[in-house]
Amino acid sequence: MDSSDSDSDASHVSATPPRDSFPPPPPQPPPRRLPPVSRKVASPSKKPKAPTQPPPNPHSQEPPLPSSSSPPRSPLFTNLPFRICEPSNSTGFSSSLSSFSRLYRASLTPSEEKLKSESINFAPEPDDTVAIAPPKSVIRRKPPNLITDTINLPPVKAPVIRRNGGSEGNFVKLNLNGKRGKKFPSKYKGVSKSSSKYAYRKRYKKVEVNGEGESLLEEESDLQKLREEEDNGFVSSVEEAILEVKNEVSDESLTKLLNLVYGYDSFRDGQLQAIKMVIGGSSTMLVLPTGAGKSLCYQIPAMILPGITLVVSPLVSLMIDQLKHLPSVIKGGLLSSSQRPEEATETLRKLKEGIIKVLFVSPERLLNAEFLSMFRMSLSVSLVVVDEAHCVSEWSHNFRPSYMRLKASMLRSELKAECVLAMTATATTMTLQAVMSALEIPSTNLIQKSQLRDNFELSVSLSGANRLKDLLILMESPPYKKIRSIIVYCKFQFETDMISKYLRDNNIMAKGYHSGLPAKDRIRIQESFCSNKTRVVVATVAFGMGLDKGDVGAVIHFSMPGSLEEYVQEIGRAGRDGRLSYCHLFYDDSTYLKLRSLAHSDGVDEYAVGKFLTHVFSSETKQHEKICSLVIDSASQKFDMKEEVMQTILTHLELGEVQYLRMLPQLNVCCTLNFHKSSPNILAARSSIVAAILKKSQVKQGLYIFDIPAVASSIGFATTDVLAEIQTLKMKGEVTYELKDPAFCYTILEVPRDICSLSSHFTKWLTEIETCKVRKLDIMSSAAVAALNASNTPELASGAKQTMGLQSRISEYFNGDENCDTPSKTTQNCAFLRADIKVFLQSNRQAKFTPRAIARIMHGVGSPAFPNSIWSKTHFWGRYMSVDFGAIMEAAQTELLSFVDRNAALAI
Ligand SMILES: Nc1ncnc2c1ncn2[C@@H]1O[C@H](COP(=O)(O)OP(=O)(O)OP(=O)(O)O)[C@@H](O)[C@H]1O
Repeated sequence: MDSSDSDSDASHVSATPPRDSFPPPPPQPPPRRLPPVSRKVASPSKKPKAPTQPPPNPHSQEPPLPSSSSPPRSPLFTNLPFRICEPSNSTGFSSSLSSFSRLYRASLTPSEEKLKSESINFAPEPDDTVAIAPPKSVIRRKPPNLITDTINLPPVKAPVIRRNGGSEGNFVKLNLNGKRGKKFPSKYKGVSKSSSKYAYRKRYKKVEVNGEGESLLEEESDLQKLREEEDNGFVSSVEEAILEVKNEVSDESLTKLLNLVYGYDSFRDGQLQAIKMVIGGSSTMLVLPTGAGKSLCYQIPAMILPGITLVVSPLVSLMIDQLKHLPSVIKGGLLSSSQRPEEATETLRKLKEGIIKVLFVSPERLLNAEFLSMFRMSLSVSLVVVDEAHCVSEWSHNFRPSYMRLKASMLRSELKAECVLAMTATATTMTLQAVMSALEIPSTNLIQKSQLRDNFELSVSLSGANRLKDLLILMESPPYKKIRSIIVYCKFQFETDMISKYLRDNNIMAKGYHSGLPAKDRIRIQESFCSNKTRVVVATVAFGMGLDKGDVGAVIHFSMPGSLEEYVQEIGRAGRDGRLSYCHLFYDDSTYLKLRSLAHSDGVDEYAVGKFLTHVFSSETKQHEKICSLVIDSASQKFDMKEEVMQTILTHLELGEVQYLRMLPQLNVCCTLNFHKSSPNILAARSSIVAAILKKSQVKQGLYIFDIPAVASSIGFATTDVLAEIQTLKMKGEVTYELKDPAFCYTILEVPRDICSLSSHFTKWLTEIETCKVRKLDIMSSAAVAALNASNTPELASGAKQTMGLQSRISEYFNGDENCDTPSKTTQNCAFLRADIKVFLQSNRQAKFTPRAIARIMHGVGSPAFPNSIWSKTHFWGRYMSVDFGAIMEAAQTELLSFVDRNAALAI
């Protein structure tokens, strides 16, 4: 097992999507049996009823095991504290919502039936389930902020700035040309009045673009519709409604605007209050359930407020989605660090011309010096919206180091933004406090509604080796059998392919989705799901954020989520049309243990943090204003620290109480240059940058190899200047070049006086984050187990009991104390542990282990210095997943010390 195998929503401590598109298969099962874990909850009788003839399972659940025959490669040598220096002659390893429409438990009326079949295209309800009245008829709108099919989603790899134009970018074409490109206010002039609803419907007609189910608006016809719409006076009506709100911010004026622009008759719980506060300039924390309509709470203020509304979003795909869903009267744009320079330039131009009213921006971009200077000089920001605001807090399930940059003081000083709207669906009290404190939102300005909608039927069943079969049985039983749109969530990328194939083999139209798929495929799958061509999407957490498909009738968790936050987010994709939806979770101990082990993959030791900090502030890099770089791969191996952990520490060094350094954009620092036309010396005479390159290069076989930050620092230039120069030379045919070694770049502002206490501070902080992650998993597990146990009691129907049980656990968790003691299913010791560690050390004498490295191997978790590609071959790999990680570290420490002592004694 490797953490990279578990998919990511591009967040948590890792801001980076997993590297491996197709991760290695799961680890080889240990030959020795794990001590049995007690299953208080085991109740096979509670599993969904099996059909009379269960379909065959032609596929093994586990992919092929890694070969154990090949001799293990020598592990990486690092400067870790416990060095086993005796030369080895071993062969390696020892052996091988309350405002939502209430649910009406009644049959549909004939007119509702008609509406159902003609207008909204609901999924057919099974006869044997409760028929629910659909919510008020709302015409499904299509996005006016056109994003063409040339969109490239961000590359899967962590963004590294590539200036040579060769990289994949997010090319988002905005529908802001010609007539639509006029400034926001002037657009409404001189248009006659008429029925807005008519225009509204026409505006959103869909056009089939190609035969592959990609249904996008066509520029031409869209323009035509806009003209029609203007003829019909839609725009002038909106303009009037906006003026009315500006004159008097009342419930009536706002509802009128809502009705005109969105076609809704009333606001949902919390919306009106939030909109009024924001229009009044009060920073607000808004906690509404998934699908409750948070976006509207910044869109309406954006129409009213004079300046730009900046929306900070954690994922480019989320930004694209939100941009697509903006009403046509709000002109939107997008800036992200993975865009191509010309795309960013175009957006910036539109911003300067006042065309863009709502700008979606990544946190990295928001604090880019160029971006900030533009705002300082010519643009005014009325509102900063922090979407998925829980990412600001390290105590959330989705901490993003880059969100640490979002501090109220910074937003005020750099953007002159006085009003902040922070929005989330999933925040515990502790997370909320951290977010509100960072963004300086007064505690009186918290709008918090229930974290869970009330249209879910929640259930849990115990599963095990036959989970695939259990899934099939569930999907073939009512009500799932007749539900048209279903999402199945699993934890690992390889599972999405395996499960979707299994379902297809059993005649269920299913597709796999994970962040390792090419962007085009991901778009196609999402489109196919949204247009009901695909019934089931089997996905990792990468699918769903921002997905607003109203009629998803069920969400099934094939693997348990890592936290209640994740669970609430994922089930939140279901029932967004307000109808009853079904959410089932398959619980099994082995997934719980696997996830618990993975929760330790970001942990660090004080020793390693100290070494890392010493390196960051090492004597060669101490010089002020010098551009320093840290090549990610090699540093990661050297300190046995994941990239995301290093980034978290560096970001903290920049944004903590003392600003020790300034982070610069990441880039590939090693350049190999090949001169083709003029001689290098002639070019050097013309350009100081080329002269510096020649001075700082190593010449090998006619190629000039140099470090970009070193060249830039030597002449006081920015790294971007050096890149621009070599790019110009390339365009003139003078040179070709290759860049490699992605690196963190920074300049040192102050060297810490006491690295030891700083390391101890960071280690404590990171350990708390690690513990918090483990606790969140334990809480999720105990909520699922409690629901299972509840279903064993006879009084209420088990479905209702489970729903109520989970609902109350969720509410307690989000509103109470998440630090309470939660039982863990791990044990503190195991009879063979110490003996096995001893054998493991003896058979791997050449390696330098730390107690943490040993505990990771025993838990089957790879790390940069001990990758699973090598270490999964030992039969100790993952053998002690059921033993507490900390307990293994302690045992490993004792064994390492006695091993070192023994060897020292032998050497005398
Ligand atoms: N007042 C309203 N009446 C009816 N529908 C509404 C109302 N407000 C919003 N909606 C609709 O609810 C759906 C969900 O809205 P939105 O995407 O903003 O939810 P969200 O709170 O951001 O959810 P998530 O956190 O899951 O992204 C959208 O289709 C939106 O148009």
